Amino acid sequence: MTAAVMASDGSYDPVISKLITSLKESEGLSDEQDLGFLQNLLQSKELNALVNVHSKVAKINKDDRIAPLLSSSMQSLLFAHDAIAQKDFYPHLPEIPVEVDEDEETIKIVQLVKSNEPLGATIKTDEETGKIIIARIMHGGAADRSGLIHVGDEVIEVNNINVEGKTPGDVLQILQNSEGTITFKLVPSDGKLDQRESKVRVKAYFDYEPENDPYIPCKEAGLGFVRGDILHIVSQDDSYWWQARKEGEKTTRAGLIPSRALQERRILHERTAKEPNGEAKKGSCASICATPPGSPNPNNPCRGPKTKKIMYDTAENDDFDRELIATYEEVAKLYPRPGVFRPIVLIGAPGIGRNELKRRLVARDPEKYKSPVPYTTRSMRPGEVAGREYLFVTREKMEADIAAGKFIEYGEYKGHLYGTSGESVKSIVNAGCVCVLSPHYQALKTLRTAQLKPYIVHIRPPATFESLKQTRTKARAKSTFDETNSRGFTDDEFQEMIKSDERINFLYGHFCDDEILNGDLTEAFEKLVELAAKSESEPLWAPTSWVQ
Ligand SMILES: Nc1ncnc2c1ncn2[C@@H]1O[C@H](COP(=O)(O)OP(=O)(O)OP(=O)(O)O)[C@@H](O)[C@H]1O
Repeated sequence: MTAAVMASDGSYDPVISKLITSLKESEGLSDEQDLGFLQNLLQSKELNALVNVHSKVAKINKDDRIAPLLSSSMQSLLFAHDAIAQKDFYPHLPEIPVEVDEDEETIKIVQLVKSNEPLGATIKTDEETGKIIIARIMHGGAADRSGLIHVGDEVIEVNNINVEGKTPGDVLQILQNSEGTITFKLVPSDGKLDQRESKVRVKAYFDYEPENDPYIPCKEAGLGFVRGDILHIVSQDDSYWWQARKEGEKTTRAGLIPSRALQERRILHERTAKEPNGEAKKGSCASICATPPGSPNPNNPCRGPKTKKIMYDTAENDDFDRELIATYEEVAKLYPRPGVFRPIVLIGAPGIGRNELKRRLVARDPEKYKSPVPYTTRSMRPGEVAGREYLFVTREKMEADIAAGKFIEYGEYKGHLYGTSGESVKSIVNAGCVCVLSPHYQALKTLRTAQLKPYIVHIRPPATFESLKQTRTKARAKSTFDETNSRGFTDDEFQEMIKSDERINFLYGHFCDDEILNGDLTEAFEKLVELAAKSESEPLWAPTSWVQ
């Protein structure tokens, strides 16, 4: 189209006028609708405005008056853009000289500034090649955070000192003697091992002191802990040495701890060494019984018969327990469920005060805290009410139920069976109450299940023999070792309590969630109230299988 402009007075550009005229002349030749459409288009303001713009631009072009829009800076910018787009920004390197050995290994040089913080890596001599290699990188340590050193990297030089033929101890010496910056010359490992953190948490069942462990690869890299600590296992890559942090500790660097497999081996080794003829002692009892619960004393419905008269051998059962190898237990947080309370289980040495504390807790809020009524095969005595002191059953029925595993604890006393059924505990829990139990400590094996999820408290004697004797004497405590329950404890019985407590702690302490030193009775009870509230309201660590 040439310059056909609609004049400002509204007249059409001559070419458009011509087109409109020829359209009118062609009337009758075409479809009326098409003609109408074309006429409207040619006469429309929009088309005429466009024709107008086109004519003006064509005229300017003809006059050659359009100057280049790009300033020199704009041009530079566009050149830069093009260069980047074409990735034309690398330095131009000379061709590789022909004499370069293509087999030569890639070497990386890593510089780290020495500080008080350990490097967080261990080295070892590769058994096959004899070379010094990075054995492990501690999670969160300086080496790990640098992201430059990896497990399997070969160390060639440290601060320009060639380490070929040197021992890991020699290299450590070089590191210790160096000041300021430490420079490593390393041959990178082929594949970088996966260093992702695991989420596993374990409860430690033993104490560990790396400084006293002759086998730890690096004492400084070790993490000490005590039984009951919750450990976050960040790496189990090494089958002998795991990396862990203490749960809740701010420190970011992980430390080395013996793996479960290594610790189990050590325990077995220790036991074998202790046994005569070098053989580990076999467990001598397969079934686990417990003290008969229940009360022959109507004035104290919580009191059980005296442990002295129990018809089974406690020591044999303890041998069985000793065979269990306690290392770590995988744990997770167990959150409280509204209206469903964990049973509170008080264990401890006979006579230590479990029943006294249980009785006080139940008396404090009888609608909330309840103790299950025990079963017995003995006949009802005058003044007793079935279902209050005991649930009375025949021996046949009780034996059948014991065989069917329905009792969480049972025992025999003066020819009669006594026991607490799992069903009694469940019905208290299902009623929305807190079940409080004070069984014999060996009952823990049947009680500590995902189904019951007990919160276990170890009731322990005060720190000294004197304070144990003094508190009991002052309160005129009655000896539970005495059949008639009419005299105080003897010194031998106090000694027996302390010995028995140590044994329980050794065999079962790791199963306990908390402990109470039962010296001053008021303080011990206050602590129990506090722990009961904690078990009802706080998320607490429990075996992982209970949480799933
Ligand atoms: N802290 C304490 N101070 C003084 N006396 C206490 C204390 N704790 C418990 N007693 C008293 O010691 C005696 C034994 O306590 P309790 O019957 O509760 O022991 P137990 O652990 O249930 O033992 P068993 O299993 O042999 O029955 C009771 O007379 C009790 O009142």
